[in-house]
Formats: sequence, structure tokens, C-alpha cells
Amino acid sequence: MVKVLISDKLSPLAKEIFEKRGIQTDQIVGMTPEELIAKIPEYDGLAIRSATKVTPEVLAAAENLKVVGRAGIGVDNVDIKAATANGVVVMNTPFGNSITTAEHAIAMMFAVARQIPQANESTHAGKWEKSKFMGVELTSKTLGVIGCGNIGAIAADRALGLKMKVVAFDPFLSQERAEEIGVEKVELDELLSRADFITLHTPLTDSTRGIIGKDAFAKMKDGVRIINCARGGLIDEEALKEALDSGKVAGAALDVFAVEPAKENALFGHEKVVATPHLGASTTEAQVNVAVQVAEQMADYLLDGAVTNALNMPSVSAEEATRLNPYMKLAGELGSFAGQLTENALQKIQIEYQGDVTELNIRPLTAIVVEGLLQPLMDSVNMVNAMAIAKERDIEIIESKNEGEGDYHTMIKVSVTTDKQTRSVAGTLFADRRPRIVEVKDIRLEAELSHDMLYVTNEDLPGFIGALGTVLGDAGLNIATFSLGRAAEGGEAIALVSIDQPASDEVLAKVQALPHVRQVKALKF
Ligand SMILES: NC(=O)c1ccc[n+]([C@@H]2O[C@H](COP(=O)([O-])OP(=O)(O)OC[C@H]3O[C@@H](n4cnc5c(N)ncnc54)[C@H](O)[C@@H]3O)[C@@H](O)[C@H]2O)c1
Ligand SMILES: O=C(O)[C@H](O)COP(=O)(O)O
Repeated sequence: MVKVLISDKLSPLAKEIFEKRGIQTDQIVGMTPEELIAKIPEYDGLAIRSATKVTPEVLAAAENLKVVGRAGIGVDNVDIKAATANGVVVMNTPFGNSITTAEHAIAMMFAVARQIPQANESTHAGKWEKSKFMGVELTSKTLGVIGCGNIGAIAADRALGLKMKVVAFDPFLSQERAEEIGVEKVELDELLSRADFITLHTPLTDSTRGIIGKDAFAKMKDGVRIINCARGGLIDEEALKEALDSGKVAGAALDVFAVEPAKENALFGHEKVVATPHLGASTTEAQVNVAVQVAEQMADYLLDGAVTNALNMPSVSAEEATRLNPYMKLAGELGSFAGQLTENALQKIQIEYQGDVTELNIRPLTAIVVEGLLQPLMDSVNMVNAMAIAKERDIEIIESKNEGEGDYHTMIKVSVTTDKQTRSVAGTLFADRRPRIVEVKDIRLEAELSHDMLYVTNEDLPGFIGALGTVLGDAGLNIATFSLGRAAEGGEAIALVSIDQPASDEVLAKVQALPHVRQVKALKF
């Protein structure tokens, strides 16, 4: 039975959905890394928020794990490289909490503009410090949005509704999209020098870490206010403290911190800092959205092979997954066949898709061909990491589509170039949706692959078939199917023989010694 572990606090709807779809689900929140490592081998799926750290050690122990589902956006708590290497798909829910988080940023902007938390605390303490809490208006002020993706764009939209002027810095924001949102696209330095409020909405990457540091503060207006509801590492916290102490920055509203959970932080207790404990996504609505979405996505993948919102795999819809399944088998067999025939360093893989298959999403098919091809070279290759491994090894991958039908209504042809030669193998699906090999080295034949096969190339001369049958019969090997093809009369011929047991080295040597045999190989599928 398929099993999922929920290791963070998720809406109970997630468990309900998993169980309704026949997936056994355990929820264990607050495990230590060691406890998670001990528990994870049992599970096919792991559903998390930001608290669980999916480290290389956790992934190494996760021998049955197929998918990590993040009920939320940020996946900086998941080692995606290690997940990919282990064949684990990582998915998130990129939109479910965006409105909620943008609203939190706006709430934090109001809070820091009017010192609402400080005034609240003072009022509860019976101090009535009316003159202490002088605020600023938002109307007509300039908001600088750093990172104008899903959340940044919603925050900008809400700020425009508050009659603010919005400037945005985002290297990937097009002029058209900026106009559509209603923001002015500017460079970072211009944003820093013009903004009265700055709100951050980028992921934490090597290029965004510390994007707001000493240099950035120096370029800002005096009295600027900073809001961060994205990731703690975007702001250099030491530099922020100095800027607050000097009065350069009039206030900061922070939902996220460099180290979380943040029990201690140099900014805590600062009178100009408003802080919340990573609450950006914490609304009833957002938590329902992300929990339902992650459970559906994970169940779709575990049960039907459909891939949605994955960070390390191309998307495949449920309907596509059903149509793709027989092609996945064909692509896997072609890749494996070509891989087992390839003895030298791979340089180029060409995959031609012809006829019906061109209507489908070919990216997963290509990934599975490449996986099959690399499998004889390395155990650790899988569909998730195959393309990355090929790239690392400078293997060129060329895909082409020919929508017209050839001799078959659908065909996939894999050609592999090594430093010595180019070899090809092609296959189709018959009406029973079962794969058939229909061409090897441009020689036509028709073979269904089975667990143990013999691949024999020989000269097309009389006596070969009988001699081969005798060798196999003498060895007690039953022939299940026998497929033959030849380039031309008397030219190169290929035999693909399905046998009920594997052939020993001795049998292979005897076949190799037969007159006219050029090459024999035992293949496994
Ligand atoms: N506080 C919370 O609870 C909470 C909730 C949800 C999301 N988040 C975080 O908010 C952030 C934004 O989420 P999103 O859904 O809007 O992501 P998104 O991918 O839709 O948008 C991010 C934007 O940042 C831009 N960007 C990337 N590098 C940049 C750079 N160097 N400079 C400027 N812009 C850059 C991208 O082009 C993109 O437009 C993420 O870090 C996410 O983890 C926090
Ligand atoms: O990236 C996100 O989605 C947010 O940081 C929310 O994190 P959380 O699910 O731990 O609240």
C-alpha cells in the first residue's frame, strides 16, 4: 500500500484526501532529524511545510520515497539536487498562499507605518502614550517591490489600491507585465533611492542572499521602512540593526529571519522592529488551499504518474499520464536496448518522435529514453536525474517531431552516437498498446521484448537459424519468440530471440563461434 508521511502541521484536509484516495497516511510533527531518518524508509511520499528539513541524509535513508510535496512556496528547506539524484520528485503549491502572504506584507507595512504593535503593547500596559506613536501616511508614498512575481505583483496591486506609487525591481519582469500590474520597472539602485517603503518578494538564492545589506542601506532615503515577508537571508540583519540604530531606517517589519525558528535574534526587542513568526502563509484559507493542493498533487503522482508543479520534472497531466503510460514503456525499452548495445562513450542521443506520439508531452519520454541508455553505465540514474546526468557528461540530446505518419501510426526512433559509430533502434505501439521493436540499425524486424533476450548479428546465409536453435536446444534453453530481419539478401541480418532462461557465458561463446555470426549479446529487460 502506498504510504505518505506528513511531518509538519498541515490542514487535516490533506490526510483526508490521501486516505480517500487509498493512501495510508501518518502525521508526525516535530521529529528530530534522526527520528525523521529512522522513519522515512517506510514512506513513498513526504508532505511538508517549512519546518521539516529534507537534507541529503534524509534522502539517502528514504529508500522508497518518490515524492516530496511542499504545502507552500519556498523549497529552500529541501535539497533539490540530492532529491533529483535520488529520483525523488519535489513539488510545491506555487499559488495557494500568495494572496495571504501579500496581505501579510501589506499588514506589516501598515504596522510599521503606524507602529501598531508597539502602540498596542503600550496601551495594554495602561500607558496611553498618544504623542509617542506618530506615524506616516501611505497615500502618495513610493513602495519599492523587490521581486515582482506572484506575491510581489499582488502586494503591488494592493498598494496601488492604497494610492501608493509602486516601483519594482525584478530582472525577469517584462515591460509589458510591469505595465499590466501598473508598476514602474526600475533598476535596484533607483528603487533604493526612491522608495519610502521597500518590500521583498524574491526567493532566497545565491544572487538574492544579502541583497539588502550595508551598501543597499547607504543608497536608501533617510527614514525608509523595510518589510520582509519572503526569506530571512535576503537582509543582512547586522547591517539592518546598524541602519535602525543610526536612524537611516525608520522601521522594519519582519516575518522571516536568517535562522528559524528564531528564538534569539539581534533585532528582537528593538523598538523600531515589528516581528511575526513566519506567519505570511498562516491563514485558514491559504492553509486549506496548500494542503488540498499538495495532497491532490502527491496522490496524482503516486497513483497515476501525473506531475504538477514539480521543481525537478516536467509536468504531466493525469489525462496525459494515462496516454503516456504505454509510450513510457516503449521509450524505456528503446533506451535500455540502445544502452545495452552501446559499448563506447556516448556523445549524442537523437530521439525522433513520429505520428501519434507527437501529440503528447515528449519531455518525460525523452527522460526515460536517456535513463534507459545510461542505466548500463550507472545504477543511480533514474527518470528524474537522467537529463541532468547527461548534461553533466556533455552528452548532446536532440529531440525532433514529425507529425506525419510513416509506416506506423506512431514511432519513436533512438539513435546513439559514440566516438566509434551511430546505432539506432525504433519501436511502435501495436493496437494492443504493447511496444514492439520495429527497426534495429535501420534493419526492419518485429519483436516484443521479454526479460531475457539474445541479440545476434550475422551474415544472411543459409543454416544460421538451425544452428542457433541447436545450440540453444542443447543448452536446454527454450525459445519463446524469434524475430529476424536483414538489410538485403546475403547482407547483414539481425536475430532477436526471446528465451525463457538467461543464457550462460558458455552458450554465448558457442553462439559466437557459429559460422557467419558477427556478434551476440545477452539483453535483459
Ligand atoms: N512569509 C511567508 O510565509 C511566505 C509565504 C509564501 C512565500 N514566501 C516567500 O516569498 C517569496 C516570493 O514568492 P513568490 O510566490 O512571489 O515567488 P515567485 O517565484 O512568483 O516570484 C519571485 C520573483 O523574484 C524574482 N527574482 C528572482 N531573483 C531576483 C533578483 N535577484 N532580484 C529581484 N528579483 C528577483 C523572480 O523573477 C520572480 O518574479 C519566496 O521566497 C517564498 O518562499 C514567504
Ligand atoms: O514559502 C512559503 O510558502 C512560506 O514560507 C510558508 O511557509 P510555512 O508553510 O512554513 O508557513
